[in-house]
Amino acid sequence: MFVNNDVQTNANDMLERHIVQPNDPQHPIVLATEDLHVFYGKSEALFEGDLQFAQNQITALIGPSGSGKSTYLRSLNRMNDRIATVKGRIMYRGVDVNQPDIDVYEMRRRIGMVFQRPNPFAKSIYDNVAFALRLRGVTGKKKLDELVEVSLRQAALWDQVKDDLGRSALGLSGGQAQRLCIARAIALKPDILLLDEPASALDPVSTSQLEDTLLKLKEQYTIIIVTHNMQQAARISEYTAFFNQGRVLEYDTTSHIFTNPRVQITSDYVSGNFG
Ligand SMILES: Nc1ncnc2c1ncn2[C@@H]1O[C@H](COP(=O)(O)OP(=O)(O)OP(=O)(O)O)[C@@H](O)[C@H]1O
Repeated sequence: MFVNNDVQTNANDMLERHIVQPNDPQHPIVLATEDLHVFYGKSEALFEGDLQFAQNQITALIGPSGSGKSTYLRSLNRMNDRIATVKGRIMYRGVDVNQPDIDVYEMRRRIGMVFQRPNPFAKSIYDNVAFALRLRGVTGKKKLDELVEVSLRQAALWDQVKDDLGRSALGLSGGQAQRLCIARAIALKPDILLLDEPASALDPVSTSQLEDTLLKLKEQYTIIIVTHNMQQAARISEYTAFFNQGRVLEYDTTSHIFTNPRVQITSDYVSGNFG
């Protein structure tokens, strides 16, 4: 169910925008940005990008290179803190996490991130997942074993690695390493998973496995994914936001964005005629 609550035309430059925020009681909003502006030095890389994210759904962020997708995504759990100035509110379950007194470490446990390139630690598969758990005080071997197994199972990697958890994670294939990074993120039991082009370094088979994994994970997590792959966005997401030049020009259900986009630039982009 959706409410068309914000169809507008920007008076400054007449760029058409069409923003339809999710409004489904079965999937309440868990995260939303309000009046978000991101600056690198004096350069404003993101404005007019306010989105709401529905629980246990996948939202895809698409748009041409340099349009602000990663800037937006990284702001959501304050990964931009050191390199950018982020103004505005980032409301996570009613709390503005873009406040100075927020425990960023704890916030990132709840809003976890998986990066574009798989970045396993130079440790065993087991220790990659157990590392952050130990840091958070989980020490008992039985408990650690259990959490490592559950995380690897959820990331659809358990069956491939269970017989040799002690081997180096650096020997995994790209797709396996990316699923290990997902296992590492979900070991901390986050609420929201942010993924920045997680399949860009993967072959088609690994990409397809990763997509299957994400579709299962959304039963437990809210997922926000940056992707350049239009088919991927269409296959796995319920909502899609189209970014262009630092602003979201269109946000709607994925089916609307791909079958009936309202904004011409979105239409051109998803049909491959632009960007
Ligand atoms: N660390 C940085 N310092 C300065 N400018 C940056 C930095 N990171 C990004 N930018 C600029 O901010 C704008 C948005 O970049 P961003 O990486 O968010 O776009 P994107 O849509 O994710 O692009 P891509 O699809 O290529 O990853 C671009 O103009 C980019 O050059």
